[in-house]
Amino acid sequence: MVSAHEESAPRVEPAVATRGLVKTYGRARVVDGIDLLVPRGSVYGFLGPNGSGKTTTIRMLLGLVGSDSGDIDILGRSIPAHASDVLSRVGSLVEGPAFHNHLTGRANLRRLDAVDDRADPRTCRERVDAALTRVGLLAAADKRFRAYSLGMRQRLAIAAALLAERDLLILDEPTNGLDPQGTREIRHLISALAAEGVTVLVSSHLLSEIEQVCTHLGVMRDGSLVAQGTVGEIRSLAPVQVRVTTTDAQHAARAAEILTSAGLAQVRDVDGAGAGVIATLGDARPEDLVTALVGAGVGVRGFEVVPPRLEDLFVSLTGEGFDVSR
Ligand SMILES: Nc1ncnc2c1ncn2[C@@H]1O[C@H](COP(=O)(O)OP(=O)(O)OP(=O)(O)O)[C@@H](O)[C@H]1O
Repeated sequence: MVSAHEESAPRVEPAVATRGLVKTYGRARVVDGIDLLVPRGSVYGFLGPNGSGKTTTIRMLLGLVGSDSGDIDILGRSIPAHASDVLSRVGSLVEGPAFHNHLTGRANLRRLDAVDDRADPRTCRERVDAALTRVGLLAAADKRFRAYSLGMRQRLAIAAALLAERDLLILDEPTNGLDPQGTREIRHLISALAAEGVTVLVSSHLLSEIEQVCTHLGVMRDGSLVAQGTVGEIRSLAPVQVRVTTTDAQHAARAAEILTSAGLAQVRDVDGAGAGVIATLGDARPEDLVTALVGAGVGVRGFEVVPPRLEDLFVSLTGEGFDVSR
């Protein structure tokens, strides 16, 4: 695993820590020995393509499904042994609560609050209104659920997770199926909760949807955690590239040969247009490459060192098919 945590691990006990966590279904190891580390106060983006094992991991964290082996600590207590104490401080959105279409948002939350034996019925109204306020739904609280947009439905589900005081919120793909506006609403909500001190673990198969709000990232591929660290640490793992724009396709082909012989990896056409090449810089020095290109008579129109992009790293970590942006 590419890990940047070891050197900078916070001294406070993490919100979530797993060691060697494994889950198999039949012969498939859908979670294959992962060491998750979600620091307190972080917004941890749990990323990976569909089917990479995110939901299964989250279900194990919440005690909804047992692991085959490995340890889980949530807020410093081991799961499932201490599930009943510790999970009351954890709000989650996994399958989403069953809301009734004909009831208002407020009435739906009151129903859910009423079935929580830890909740004092005398303070139900305050709790429900506080949760609606936190997710920005107070003004729409008396609309029926059926009239809510998808984004409002997701926010109501998060409000349900916030009816009790929470130290940790675990959200499984909260932006799935939302339009850009709904996605923005969820991002703002996550930022606001983080500002209040709630640790948030949020999964997504789309880097672009959660990258802006995350302080930390963990990347899953085929059941393994292939990278984990702060966003800055992960970004520093991304490859620096060079882009050479040439006068025509023939010169681009010559540029590709020169970059390849200089030891650059992933040399390829720029957008398939044939008038330039892009490659991973690696240990090569840009000034040497410029000298080599010009010395070989390549018609160079532009030479650019492209800063590391998280998207490129995710493509290389997770392989084809990881939809990193839209
Ligand atoms: N109850 C189950 N029985 C058998 N296989 C399962 C079960 N639950 C999940 N799987 C398989 O485990 C693998 C990981 O699924 P999981 O839902 O954890 O991935 P994911 O990263 O959350 O993807 P998605 O975003 O699509 O839910 C998939 O191949 C899935 O088919």
